[in-house]
Amino acid sequence: MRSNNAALDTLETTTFAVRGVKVYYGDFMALQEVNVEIPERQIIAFIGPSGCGKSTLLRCFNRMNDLIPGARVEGKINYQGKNIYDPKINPVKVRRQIGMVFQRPNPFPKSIYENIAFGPRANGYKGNMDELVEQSLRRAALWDEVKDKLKAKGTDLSGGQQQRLCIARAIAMKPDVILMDEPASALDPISTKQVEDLCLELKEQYTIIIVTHNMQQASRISDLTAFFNTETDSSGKRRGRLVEFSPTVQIFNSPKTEEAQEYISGRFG
Ligand SMILES: Nc1ncnc2c1ncn2[C@@H]1O[C@H](COP(=O)(O)OP(=O)(O)OP(=O)(O)O)[C@@H](O)[C@H]1O
Repeated sequence: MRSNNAALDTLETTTFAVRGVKVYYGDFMALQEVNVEIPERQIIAFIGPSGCGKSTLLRCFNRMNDLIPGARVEGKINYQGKNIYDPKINPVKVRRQIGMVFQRPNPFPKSIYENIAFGPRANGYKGNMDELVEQSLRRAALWDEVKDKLKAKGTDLSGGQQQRLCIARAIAMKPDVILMDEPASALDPISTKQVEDLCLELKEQYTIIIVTHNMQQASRISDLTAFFNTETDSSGKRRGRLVEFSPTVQIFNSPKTEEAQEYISGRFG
């Protein structure tokens, strides 16, 4: 995939090298073989019609599929020079380094402070916790709104604030990568813009992979876009496929594939 894209070939640093990854749920192959390189400190959007495997591939990057009964991942994903699917790798450690933010904000039913402090403390963090909490909330552009009520429950915040709290919680674990599965789909336009602005700021430091159904969002914030589609297998089941991975400007203006062209112009999906 990478070799047929000159723009990607010029990028020097890779966060993930995906090699021959296929994902099954039971005996159903949900995602056909994927080979792709995800560059460092960029925003990568995953787009495509429902059921094409966007979330399935996203979950491969921090081994979240391991938690789904019957899910099986074949192939390798190299991250920091190691295959995260090597049997010697502890998936819990992988999840600590590679944060995830979900579609519905899911703060813990604890104080705002504890939402941030809980993970690092459980992880043996020895630094100044107050500073870490403040720093993480500042990075997530939430500090000014919550600094006077850190003891209030995270679940009492607005939806948009809860989502930024979840991003702050992920940041507090000092990840390199943040995976986001439709992080703004449950939010109003103002909160959506705040999350988008936040992503743009965070990419200075993190690699961000975001699944989105919102094409404008993908074109507004991402550097590279992966377009997925479904195709019907011999038994009539629809399985997902990565069709095109290109710079976002290219995929939205002159995609290489007709499928991407049709999807982006709204002719299907
Ligand atoms: N836990 C699961 N068990 C069985 N099949 C699953 C599971 N999760 C996803 N699938 C199947 O895998 C395929 C890909 O699903 P996935 O959720 O990754 O697609 P998606 O592109 O993220 O879809 P959407 O945009 O609707 O969220 C679909 O056929 C789906 O039904």
